[in-house]
Amino acid sequence: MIFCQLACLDSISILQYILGVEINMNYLPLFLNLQNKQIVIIGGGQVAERRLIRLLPFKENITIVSPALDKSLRQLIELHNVYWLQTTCQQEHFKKADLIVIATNDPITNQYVLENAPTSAWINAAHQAEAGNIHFPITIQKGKLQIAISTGGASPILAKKLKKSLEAELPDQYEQYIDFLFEARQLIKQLNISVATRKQLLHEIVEKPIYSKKDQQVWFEKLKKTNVMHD
Ligand SMILES: C[C@@]1(CC(=O)O)c2cc3[nH]c(cc4nc(cc5[nH]c(cc(n2)[C@H]1CCC(=O)O)[C@@](C)(CC(=O)O)[C@@H]5CCC(=O)O)C(CC(=O)O)=C4CCC(=O)O)c(CCC(=O)O)c3CC(=O)O
Ligand SMILES: NC(=O)C1=CN([C@@H]2O[C@H](COP(=O)(O)OP(=O)(O)OC[C@H]3O[C@@H](n4cnc5c(N)ncnc54)[C@H](O)[C@@H]3O)[C@@H](O)[C@H]2O)C=CC1
Repeated sequence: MIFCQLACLDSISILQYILGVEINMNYLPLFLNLQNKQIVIIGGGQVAERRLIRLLPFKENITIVSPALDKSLRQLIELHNVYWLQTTCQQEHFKKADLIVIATNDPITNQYVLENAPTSAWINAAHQAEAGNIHFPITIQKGKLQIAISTGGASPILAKKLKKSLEAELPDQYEQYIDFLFEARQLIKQLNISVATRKQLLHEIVEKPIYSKKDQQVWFEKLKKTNVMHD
């Protein structure tokens, strides 16, 4: 009987039927500043630890709720002074949260949080991605450069593989080079030059990358000496 009903549906509808949740495949990639946002991580295992590592820049606003913590997570929270509520999760723990990470191994708790979370909260549901409204992408970071990869839950293993191959392609000096691009752009923006020259300079430093610190210094000197300021 079930197969008879499923045969008439497309693959997303079949998944919705099986999981019992509405699947919306529209996700917008964004880079968030979570300063002053309340973050609650529920659970104290490996997944909670992975999320905490990503959320550490906002550690002052994080509460971890879990009756127990894995050893490595315990060390991490001690090192960074992250607030830990040693208890099983109740609604009062997340009723004011802006971002909730559900990372327990208890299906009843996971469902309870989903049903009682504030409607305005962003939810990452580690047990069932579609039940939440944000996914954590895998990221590559080289200084100011951040690349986020997501397969939309299709295969975290593929995302990991892509990360490795992309990382291998980035030159070692990239972090330093991107700092150079940043400084060069700030300087170029201040120069009293035509829009066309500004554009040309900005393109030039990308098309002909200057990786060595010494050459970058020479480039800065040249830029200051040439009369472009009075273009
Ligand atoms: C949707 C997403 C949502 C989110 O959680 O934000 C999600 C969801 C789920 N993952 C599951 C399982 C696994 N996840 C990993 C690994 C990683 N998972 C990550 C991200 C994401 N995982 C988000 C989408 C990213 C994307 O699609 O590209 C990485 C990239 C980043 C990170 O987690 O930090 C991290 C890299 C590891 C690293 O860097 O070390 C492994 C492999 C491993 O551990 O090595 C397995 C086992 C193999 C397998 O099952 O495929 C399950 C089933 C859980 C269950 O069976 O109960 C769900 C739930 C579901 O699919 O509904
Ligand atoms: N998104 C992802 O990348 C992945 C997601 N998962 C899913 O994430 C969940 C967690 O995975 P792990 O961290 O490996 O599990 P784990 O078993 O290592 O940790 C579970 C934690 O939840 C805590 N917990 C249990 N009941 C609780 C309650 N009522 N309130 C608060 N905390 C409670 C436990 O104390 C424990 O610290 C699993 O359900 C699994 O399905 C698993 C692997 C990858």
